[in-house]
Amino acid sequence: MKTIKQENPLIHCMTNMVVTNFTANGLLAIGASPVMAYSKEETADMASAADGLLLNIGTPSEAVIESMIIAGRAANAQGTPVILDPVGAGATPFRNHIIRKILDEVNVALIRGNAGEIAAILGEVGTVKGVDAQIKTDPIQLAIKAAKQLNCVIVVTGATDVISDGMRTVTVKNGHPWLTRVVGTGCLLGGVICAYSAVKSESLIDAATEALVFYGVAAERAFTKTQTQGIASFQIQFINELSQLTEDEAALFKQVEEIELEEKEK
Ligand SMILES: Nc1ncnc2c1ncn2[C@@H]1O[C@H](COP(=O)(O)OP(=O)(O)O)[C@@H](O)[C@H]1O
Ligand SMILES: Cc1ncsc1CCOP(=O)(O)O
Ligand SMILES: [Mg+2]
Repeated sequence: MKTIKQENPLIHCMTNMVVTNFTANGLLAIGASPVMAYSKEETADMASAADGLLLNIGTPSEAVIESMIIAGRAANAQGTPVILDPVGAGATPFRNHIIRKILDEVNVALIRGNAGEIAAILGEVGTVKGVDAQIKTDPIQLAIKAAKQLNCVIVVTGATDVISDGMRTVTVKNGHPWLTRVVGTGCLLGGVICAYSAVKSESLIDAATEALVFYGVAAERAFTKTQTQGIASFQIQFINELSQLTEDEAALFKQVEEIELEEKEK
């Protein structure tokens, strides 16, 4: 967080039309510099200038996906981390096709999704309704399996968040259920993880873990201050907390665990 505030990383967000403003404000709040750019005429240039690239397929079209692949390749050429949020994976065949295409053509460093979306990428059916998870599976086993199969860092979010690269696995229990009652909190989280990855690219697991702790503690504080008012106030207060919470304060409340697996499970 301190480094984000010092370095002010430029985060090229190719995200969905539901969450664009919320994502830009959330990234500004933590000290990053968001930019949204979608036209294929400019996405390679913007991604080349950026410190992180977020590909979020929430409201997809053929044209935007083509632009995302152009941006992704440009980011890869610079060694810039590419984060994929596979919103609604499994909800329609088109989304499954898009995700496959992105993963085939772009070197994605980290995928962040809810359990249903990550399970859908692995080929499970009936795990997603619209953009919401419909399964109660063990997120630890899911994250490990996905990381091994997809060969990148996986973040499965939910009541317990799991981060895995297939070898090392960490859980984060910070957060609040009200995050699920405000649209775009998963999508903004993808952007926040992208900002952390931009300044800590040597360990994406550590970058994502720190991002999830900070995000979760900000939500806990926002709930404490707005629980008598309701979720609209929570949404606003959450942005306030993202801008005011310090790394040291967040660390006091962190609920992080390294998962030790039996040798045979590795
Ligand atoms: N039951 C819960 N309790 C606490 N935090 C949660 C809960 N469910 C989700 N979160 C948090 O909400 C954020 C968005 O995650 P999630 O709802 O899984 O994403 P999406 O909006 O893409 O479905 C994450 O920070 C996650 O930790
Ligand atoms: C409702 C909706 N429909 C298409 S994208 C989108 C936003 C999903 O955002 P999140 O998964 O972060 O709640
Ligand atoms: Mg989502």
